Amino acid sequence: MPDAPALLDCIRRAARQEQFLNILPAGEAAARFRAALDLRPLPAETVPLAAAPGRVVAEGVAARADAPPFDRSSVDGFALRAADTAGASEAAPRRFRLNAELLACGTAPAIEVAPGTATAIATGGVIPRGADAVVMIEHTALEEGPEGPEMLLSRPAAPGQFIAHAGSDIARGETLLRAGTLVSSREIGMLAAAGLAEVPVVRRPRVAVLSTGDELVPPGAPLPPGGIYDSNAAILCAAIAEHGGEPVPMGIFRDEEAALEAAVREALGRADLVVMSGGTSKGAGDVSHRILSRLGAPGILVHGVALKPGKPLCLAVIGRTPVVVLPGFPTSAVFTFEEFVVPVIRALAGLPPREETDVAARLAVRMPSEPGRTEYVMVSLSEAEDGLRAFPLGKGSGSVTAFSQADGFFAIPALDQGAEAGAPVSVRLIGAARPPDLAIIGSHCLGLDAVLEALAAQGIRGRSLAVGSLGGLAAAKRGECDLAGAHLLDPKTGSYNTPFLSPGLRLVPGWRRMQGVVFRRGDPRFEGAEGAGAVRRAAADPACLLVNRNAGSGTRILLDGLLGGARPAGYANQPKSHNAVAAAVAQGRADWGVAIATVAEAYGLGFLPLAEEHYDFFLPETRAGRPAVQAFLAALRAPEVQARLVALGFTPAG
Ligand SMILES: Nc1nc2c(c(=O)[nH]1)N[C@H]1C(S)=C(S)[C@@H](COP(=O)(O)OP(=O)(O)OC[C@H]3O[C@@H](n4cnc5c(N)ncnc54)[C@H](O)[C@@H]3O)O[C@H]1N2
Ligand code: MOO
Repeated sequence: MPDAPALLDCIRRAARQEQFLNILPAGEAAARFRAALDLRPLPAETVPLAAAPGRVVAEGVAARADAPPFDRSSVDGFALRAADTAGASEAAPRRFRLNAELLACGTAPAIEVAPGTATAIATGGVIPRGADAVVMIEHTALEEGPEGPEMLLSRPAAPGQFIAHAGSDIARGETLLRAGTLVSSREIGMLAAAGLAEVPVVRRPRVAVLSTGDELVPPGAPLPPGGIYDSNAAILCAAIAEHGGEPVPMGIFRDEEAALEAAVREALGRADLVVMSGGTSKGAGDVSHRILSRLGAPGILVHGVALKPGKPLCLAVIGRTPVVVLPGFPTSAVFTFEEFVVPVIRALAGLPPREETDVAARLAVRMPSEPGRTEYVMVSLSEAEDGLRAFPLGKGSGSVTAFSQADGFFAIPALDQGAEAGAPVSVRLIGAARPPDLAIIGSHCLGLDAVLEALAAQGIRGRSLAVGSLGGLAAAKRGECDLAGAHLLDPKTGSYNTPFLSPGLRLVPGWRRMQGVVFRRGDPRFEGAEGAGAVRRAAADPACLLVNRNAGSGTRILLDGLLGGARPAGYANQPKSHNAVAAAVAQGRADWGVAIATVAEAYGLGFLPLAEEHYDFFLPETRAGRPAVQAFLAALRAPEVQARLVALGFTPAG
């Protein structure tokens, strides 16, 4: 343990200092960065056809051969001279002497088709010299004539009939692909038909990815206390590939200057673009910033953008190589990557700017915003009677799911203090977003996944958006969702959900889940005790630390009832989920709390049952007839779904 002055010094050095003195509006930051870059596509490289899909054609590709390479028959029949067929009919067939060859595919003709003769030819066969038409075998008959086999034709033929001429599909020298074309299987077929085994494509920009942070652990490895899985590198590498780049994962680096500097130098030598994440806003830990400022001109161009998420973004150019330090928070990292880095990767890869789609929606709930930065709010879209509703995901920059699960985002201008409920917003879609077939809003329960999985197997895309039971009820009343999952306990009646029904809403019984006291196994204060008694004793013990729940949650109402006005140690610690309660107890930040049995089990905690909580669904009458809702109701009662719910520790209702 350091002494007090040393500790204070350490805190001061580790603290984030406000170092974004020249914080720039996002547009200006992007313009300054782009102006310092050479954004022309990288030079060409030649790749075999098999490696070409997804690549961008670097220069026009001309056909080396005609397709078809020769005049060829497009039917099975006989090659002949059209002039000889004039007047042929069923009643008066024309007679042809057959030449002594059969032109199968790949056979070079040896005999010229003279007037009054015909040569048998297969589909794809080479048209022989002298012939100018082909007749179908169906319109002919064969006979043995005095001088050999003969063919009788019952229909006249026009010149050129059933002949595909050389070069009619692809003409030698013709430009098949122009520079900038994105190669897909369709282009590959053309190139192969024209005799090309390889194609010149734009070299993929190599993008080095470095994660910095003492806490980071690669996915797959065990997580030590305080550890965080490095999700940024994974999402960034995948996004780089999606936008035509070649990710070069460099790994995780501790906030240690010498090692990180060596890694950045190596990255500069190997890559066309270097992307780092983390540690951009720390004081002492702000190693990346210090390293970049001494690696060469022009150096750091932007450090700090009036953007949320993304304030600490740092944009630099070393020599000719762009180097970007993204904020460590996953949503901030990927959002700034999409806005500032993706355009650069696409330009170097020769790809056109990404197509953007904006849709009009109304904001479902008020969204406060701190003025000073343009705030981008990740939203989930749901279809209401009169158009789309945008529900803020409300998870913040530190969340990894906010960006990954959002349908899109809208902006709150820097000078505004927020956006009102019902305000029209323009939502920029992320990926191939489309509203789900079934929108469930409210309190999320693990059991819901069992029902949604059964629907997914039927091709129905359901989505659950966690906004809490009351948020779900409000959305259901406004007709903005198909179902609202809730476990609302009415303290007066002691019953769940039914007292909250209002006209236009129906209650669909879901399942019950046992709530109880959670504690670390082996804790003698709880082991073997009865629930309500254990609560009374724990509440009276100042050394026994509680982790409470947020006001308004059913669990909180239950606990307050049991405490009867007592305020045990830890009462002010009020996280919003069963999982947070279980984690706090499992990791020793608290000694007890109230959570559901399934969660207690998942965290390996001891459990003393208290009461059953009802998890049901509010269904707006206006939505009841929708096929996806009907499918949900059926799935809820399906034996296999009920069995799955039981296996998860829930008791299906009804
Ligand atoms: N007192 C202040 N605190 C913070 C400020 C501020 O201005 N004053 N800015 C906040 C903002 S805004 C952001 S954004 C974050 C960004 O911080 P850093 O870029 O310095 O990132 P870290 O501190 O290294 O990490 C933040 C957070 O993200 C996690 N992280 C980091 N790298 C990864 C990764 N590769 N994969 C997954 N998660 C990662 C890290 O563990 C931290 O939890 O700072 C605010 N604070
Ligand atoms: O800029 Mo930070 O990304 O707001 O959270």
